[in-house]
Parts: sequence; C-alpha cells; structure tokens
Amino acid sequence: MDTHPDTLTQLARPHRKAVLVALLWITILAGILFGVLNASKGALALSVVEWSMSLYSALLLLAVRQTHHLERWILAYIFPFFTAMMIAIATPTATVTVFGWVLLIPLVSHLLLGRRIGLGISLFFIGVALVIFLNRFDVSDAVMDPRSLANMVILTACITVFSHVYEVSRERSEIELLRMAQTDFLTGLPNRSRIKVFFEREKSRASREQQPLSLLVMDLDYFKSVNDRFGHEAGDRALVFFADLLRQRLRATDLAGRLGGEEFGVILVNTSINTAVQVADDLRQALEDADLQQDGQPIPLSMSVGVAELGVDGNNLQDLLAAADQRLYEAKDNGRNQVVPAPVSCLDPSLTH
Ligand SMILES: Nc1nc2c(ncn2[C@@H]2O[C@H](COP(=O)(O)OP(=O)(O)OP(=O)(O)O)[C@@H](O)[C@H]2O)c(=O)[nH]1
Repeated sequence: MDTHPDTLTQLARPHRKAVLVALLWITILAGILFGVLNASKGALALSVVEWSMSLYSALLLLAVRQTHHLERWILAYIFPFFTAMMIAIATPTATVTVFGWVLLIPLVSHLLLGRRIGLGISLFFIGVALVIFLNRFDVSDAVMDPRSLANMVILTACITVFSHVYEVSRERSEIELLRMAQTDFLTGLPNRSRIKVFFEREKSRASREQQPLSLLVMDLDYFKSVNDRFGHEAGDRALVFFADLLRQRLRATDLAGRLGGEEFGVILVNTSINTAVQVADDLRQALEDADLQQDGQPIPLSMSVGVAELGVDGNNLQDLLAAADQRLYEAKDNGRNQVVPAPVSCLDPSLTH
C-alpha cells in the first residue's frame, strides 16, 4: 500500500491550502485592526509589527494561490506569525488577554503541518510563551492566582491534545481510504491506481540508477469456461489462488496487481527483458502445474503473457501496457499458455517458450 510520506502530504495539501488561505485573510484583517487599535493607544512599535504582518500575509496569499511548494509557504507563514505573536505577548503594554492567542498555536500548527511537525512546533512556541509569561508577571499579580494559572494551563493542554489526536485519527482514516482506493477487493492485490503510482516512483529510480525495469501483462486463458464449468465462486477462488501464487513467487521489491477481470500486471524492478521473460515463464509453468480443485475436480488454469521493457517499448506506463497487451494478444492468437516478449531480435532466442 502506498503510504509513502510524500503521498500523504499530497493528499493533505488541498485542505492545508484552504486552512492557510483562511488564516492569511484573518491575519491581514486582524493585523490592520490591531495596528489601528494599538496606534490609537500610542503603541506604535506594535502597530508597525502588525501592519507588516498584514502586508506580508497579503504577499503570501498571492504566492500560495499558484505554488507547487505549499509546505515552504506554510513555514514562511508560521514562523513569522508565531514570532510576531511572541513579540506581542512580550510587550509590557500589551494586556494579559493577548496570551489567549497562544491557544491558536497547536490548532494552526497541526492543521497546517500534520501531527509530527505540528506537535514539535506547538511545544516549542508554547514553551517560549510560558517563559515570556513567567518573566512578565510577578507572583503578586492576580493572573498568578493558582486558579487562573490552572485554567490557562489546562485549556492549552486540552487544545494541544485535541489537535494532535484529531490529526492522528485524520491521517489514519486517510491511509485506510487510500488503501481501499488502491486495492482490488477480491484478491487484495494493488489495483491500476496503485500500479500507476508504483510505476512512476520506480521509473524515476530506474532512470536515476540506470537500471532496467520490465512489465508483464498476464491474462488467464479460457477463464469464461472456468466460470461456466465450475461456477462464478470457483472462478473467484481461482483469481485469489493466482494472486497468492504471484505473492509467493515474486520478489518483495516487485509489484503484482490486478488490472481488471482476469488480467494482471507485474512490474519487475531492476529487471531486463531477458530476465523478465524467464520470470514470466516460471509463473506460467507454476500456474499450469498448480493443483486447484473444485468438488474433487481439478480446475485447469493457464495464462498468456506479454512482456515489455521501459525505454525499449516506451517511457510511460500507457505505452508499456499497450506494448505488453499487444504481445499478450499475440500469445492468445498463437494458442495461449505462453509468453510473448519483445521482438525476437531483442532477445536471447532460447528464452521464448
Ligand atoms: N469469477 C469471476 N470471473 C470474472 C471476474 N472478472 C472477470 N471474470 C470473467 O472472466 C471471463 C473473461 O472471459 P473472456 O474475456 O471471454 O476471456 P477468456 O474466456 O479468458 O478467454 P481468453 O482470454 O481469450 O483466453 C468472463 O466470463 C468474466 O465474467 C471476477 O472477478 N470473478
């Protein structure tokens, strides 16, 4: 299943972007408002910080609308925003109510940066706010009353814990939905969508490390008659049986998936076409030799396979699938239960079945 951190970050992007845009608007408006209020009370330095924050947020808003690097802009917002908040609470003329803004830190950090970085940044800035608080107020101040302190501490802890728990469970639900969306229900194998994600990642790796990559497209032969003769349930069992055979026989680094119906695909990483043909033929032989029975009767299974190689037959999944499919139908036309690789001139002739 594809729970690569990049995939999860990508999934979270639309809602993080929506939260960031909302926050930027709030910061622009709040900055203007508080700038005016503080200027009218003579706290001009604070007003300048607030107006600068508004201007900065307006610029970020323009950048965020078209960016492909949302995480960078989130950090470019969070650090100055939280730092301005720390300056505001450290200002001797600011009222104690300004500490209320600290409650936003865990909420905003988790919504924008997820559970890990969100928690780290929350704890850091809440710690800084605590140090500022202890430096600003004296034991004799009313705000240092144990009940007031308990209120503030418990409220901050609650919001931090709730934000974190929410983010952890949101991420879990997202992983589960992703797993369901990328898995074939019957066989438990990856479906086309997961095959595509895997292919894109392995294609980049193959070109970086200058390694070959091959694709097999396999189709069970005369599967309609398996269903007709033994029943649809037996057909389902045969598909699950074949999926298990693929799981057992392939390397952990390869990926077998169900393309649809009785058609399956395998991506063989670091594998040239010659080796891929050998692997395909071993699988074909294993299926032919397999002993699957229904009511004491053997279910005859065989498959036809088309093989294609990255770079030779195309540079994207669509082209490789088309090339392998074409060879698969050649295998069907030639009598089934065989592997058809790239044109024979590309191959070691002893490998063709
Ligand atoms: N039991 C079961 N059958 C399926 C499933 N998906 C597709 N099939 C059946 O697979 C059969 C495919 O039939 P065809 O496309 O005619 O192919 P075939 O009989 O395998 O013949 P060739 O591919 O030409 O060798 C159809 O009867 C489908 O109903 C499934 O999930 N379960």
